[in-house]
Amino acid sequence: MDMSRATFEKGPAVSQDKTIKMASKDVTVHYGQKQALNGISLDIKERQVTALIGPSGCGKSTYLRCLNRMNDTIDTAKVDGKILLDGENIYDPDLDVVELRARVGMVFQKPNPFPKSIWENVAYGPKIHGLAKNKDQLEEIVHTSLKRAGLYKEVKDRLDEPGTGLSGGQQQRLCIARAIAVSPEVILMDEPCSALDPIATATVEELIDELKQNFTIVIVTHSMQQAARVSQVTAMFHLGDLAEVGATEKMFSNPDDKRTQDYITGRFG
Ligand SMILES: Nc1ncnc2c1ncn2[C@@H]1O[C@H](COP(=O)(O)OP(=O)(O)OP(=O)(O)O)[C@@H](O)[C@H]1O
Repeated sequence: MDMSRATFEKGPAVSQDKTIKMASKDVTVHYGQKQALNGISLDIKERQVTALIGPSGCGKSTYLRCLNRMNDTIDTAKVDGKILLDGENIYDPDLDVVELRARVGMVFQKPNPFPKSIWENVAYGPKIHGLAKNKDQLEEIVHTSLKRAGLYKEVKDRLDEPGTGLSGGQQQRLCIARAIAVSPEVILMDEPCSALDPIATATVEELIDELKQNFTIVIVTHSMQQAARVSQVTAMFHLGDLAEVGATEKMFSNPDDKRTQDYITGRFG
């Protein structure tokens, strides 16, 4: 295991010419007989936030789950096409899925800390992935991850208390700290603020904005205001198709596709 990943030594914060971190080519998903995605080709650029928007049931979460093979956990799901991470096919049968999910982490809609202490929640991933050589290094990863998730100050005196005892917004930042602790390259977020109040949402949105300096982020959101606030690129899904993808500013001011126009003006969704 590369220890530099454990100590967050990353390259330059934001590059001008963004390289493609993940590429999807003609990705199709079926649940049994039902087709949920119809050949999605989409490039995810590094170190920026890509928002996935579109009406309910259009396939946003299904697509997100393809990016770290979470659809493998759904018996009826069948994924075809190619998804590349740094040019490598993540559906290669030889690929270690546990390692993939450390590189492409996930934060869910409902904060889901383990029923363990705050410290254990963050230390668990680095421990199972062998990212720390000793106790001090593990301690360092836990503290750094909590700091980067903007939670450290609030919890530093009660790291041994249960993670489930925190407020909803704190729990979600704990889940983000837990995701960060294994030094992922990509973080997938499935409506991460939908269970949070407006103040906790604003805190998490600020955090997402900071995290993009070091991580590639893909976020599913129902809130167009949120997509506009946090993302640089927006992809609009509609009935299993990728209707349009482009710079967020353009997508919300002057979209090319009628489906995007109708969605952002509230005509459906
Ligand atoms: N586990 C599953 N089994 C069967 N069908 C599923 C499953 N998950 C999703 N689907 C179907 O696939 C389609 C896409 O669903 P998906 O949840 O990806 O859409 P979404 O855009 O994320 O929706 P929402 O915004 O409501 O969360 C829908 O028709 C949905 O009913």
